[in-house]
Order: sequence, then structure tokens, then C-alpha cells
Amino acid sequence: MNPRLTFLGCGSMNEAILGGILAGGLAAGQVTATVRSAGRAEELRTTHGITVLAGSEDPDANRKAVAGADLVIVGVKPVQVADVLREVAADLPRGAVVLSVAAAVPLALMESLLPQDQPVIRAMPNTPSRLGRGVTSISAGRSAGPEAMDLARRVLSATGTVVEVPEEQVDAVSAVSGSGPAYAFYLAEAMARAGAELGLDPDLSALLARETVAGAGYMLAEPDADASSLRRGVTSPNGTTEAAIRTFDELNLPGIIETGARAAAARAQEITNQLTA
Ligand SMILES: NC(=O)C1=CN([C@@H]2O[C@H](COP(=O)(O)OP(=O)(O)OC[C@H]3O[C@@H](n4cnc5c(N)ncnc54)[C@H](O)[C@@H]3O)[C@@H](O)[C@H]2O)C=CC1
Ligand SMILES: O=C(O)[C@@H]1CCC=N1
Repeated sequence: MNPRLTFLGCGSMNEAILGGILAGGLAAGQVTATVRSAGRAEELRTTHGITVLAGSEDPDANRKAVAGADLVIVGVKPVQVADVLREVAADLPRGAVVLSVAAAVPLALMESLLPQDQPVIRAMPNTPSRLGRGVTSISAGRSAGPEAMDLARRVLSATGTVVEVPEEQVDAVSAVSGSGPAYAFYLAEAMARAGAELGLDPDLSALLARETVAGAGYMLAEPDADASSLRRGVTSPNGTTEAAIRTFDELNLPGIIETGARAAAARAQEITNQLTA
């Protein structure tokens, strides 16, 4: 079956998923998306050849877009999810699977706004989905049976790896892989700055840092790759890398990263508390 997909909201995250799915072979004619502005709608039509409705031009854009959908991927900001679901609740085809990628929005909140037996899935993807190198967790809501989960897995497999986790782990997933691409880019930025401080031309240093993080990413993507043994392969005893890693350990860089990830998870919980108060 060639499912009909609707993207409610199509910014950074949903466009990355869309890109992965289209590159995976789903026909653009199967996809409808909604966004706020007419300019963004035109940009998405031109880039991807899909149908896009803009809320600024048609107040019923979301309601029209869900007609006939098999899978509705909700990719608006967490604070907008409830309004969008309320808006489309009466127009959703019975049995259409609603999959939200929003951080911090609980299944129970979404289910409370939709018909009783509407299958709802909470997902936590990341932006490398665009290249088919994403990793996405999915968690089933009370009416999302094996068929709904299979549909989500099948569609999302074009964007990379799909794992299933209990909903209570989603904030942790978000803190590792949802936000994680930003941590890797941050590392590349810091390496580029360090090279410039050591006297390299800043553009050259940025190129070295970018290619290095990307190259290391390719190595990590090989089957059975293990980060620790790959690191040891670069670290000659008594050599230059060892001097750097020892310094990172002395400064407790792993602890700093853990503290950052804890802050990300805590922020998700804070948003959940605000949304459910
Ligand atoms: N950016 C990322 O790397 C990740 C984002 N997420 C989640 O994805 C969701 C979207 O985040 P981004 O893509 O970064 O945000 P964004 O701001 O880039 O995209 C939001 C989109 O929603 C549209 N929109 C706003 N109100 C709308 C409405 N009433 N009806 C239809 N469309 C509407 C906007 O036009 C825009 O296309 C968030 O809930 C976030 O938690 C999850 C994992 C990673
Ligand atoms: O920063 C955020 O809130 C979203 C969720 C995970 C990645 N981006």
C-alpha cells in the first residue's frame, strides 16, 4: 500500500522527514502539507512537488489537508499541538494514524482532544532524517495497535533507524538524539574556533572541523561501529590525541555533556508541566 501522508506544519523537522520519505521513493502526489505563510508554502511546493496549503490563505487548510490521509505527521511547536488537533479532530478519517514529533506533548493530552479510538503515536526524530540517517523513537498511544505502529515504522524507515521506547523515556531520547545533532554541530564550531586560535585561517579551520566531524560520523555509521574503539584507534600511546583526551577527562567533559543532556530533559518536563497544568 502507498500511504497518503499529511504533514501538519512543515518547518525544520517535518521538512527533514518529508525529504527522507520522498528520497525513499514515496510519490510526491501522495503528500499534502500545511504551513502558516504563503511564501513558505510556495517554497515547499517548488522544492518537493507536494501539495501545500497555507493557513494565512485558507483558514481551513489543516482540516482540508487531513481528508483522505492514512498518516498525519504533526510537526508544529509543542505549544501549538493542542490547537491544531482540536481543529482537525472532526475531519480526521477514522483509523488515520496521528503521529506527533513534538517534544514534551504527552500522548494522553493528544488523545484527550481526538476521537476515542483514533490511533496516536508520539515520535522523537532528528534532522539527519533528511539524508536517511536519522534516528526516531516511536511510542504507542492507547489505540495505536500493531497495524498503526507498522505503518509508522514502514514510513519512517526511509528516514533512518526507528526504535520503539515507552513514553516515559521520550525526554531522555530527546536529550540524546533529538537535540544531539546540535551537540555535534556545536563540537564542530568549537573545534573550528580552537584551530583559529592555534593560528589557522578561520575558513580553513572550519573546513577541517566540518569534514572531521562528518568523516567521524561516517565511521560511526558503519555496521558494528563502536565509539570507544574508534577513539582508541586515533589515540596513540603517549601521542598528541592522548594529551587532548586526558585534558578533556581532567575537565570532566563527559560530566558537562551529561549535565547538558539533563538540562534538555528537564526543560522537556517543564514544558509538559506547562501544557498539562
Ligand atoms: N528541529 C528539530 O531538530 C526537532 C524538532 N522536534 C519537534 O518538531 C516540532 C517542530 O519543530 P521545528 O520544525 O523545529 O519548528 P519550525 O518552527 O521550523 O516549524 C513549525 C512549522 O509549523 C507551521 N505552523 C505553525 N502553526 C501552524 C498551524 N496552526 N497550522 C499548520 N502549520 C503551522 C509553521 O509554518 C512551520 O512550518 C516541535 O514540536 C519540536 O519539538 C522534534 C525533534 C527534533
Ligand atoms: O529544541 C527542541 O525543543 C527540539 C526538540 C528536540 C530537538 N529540537
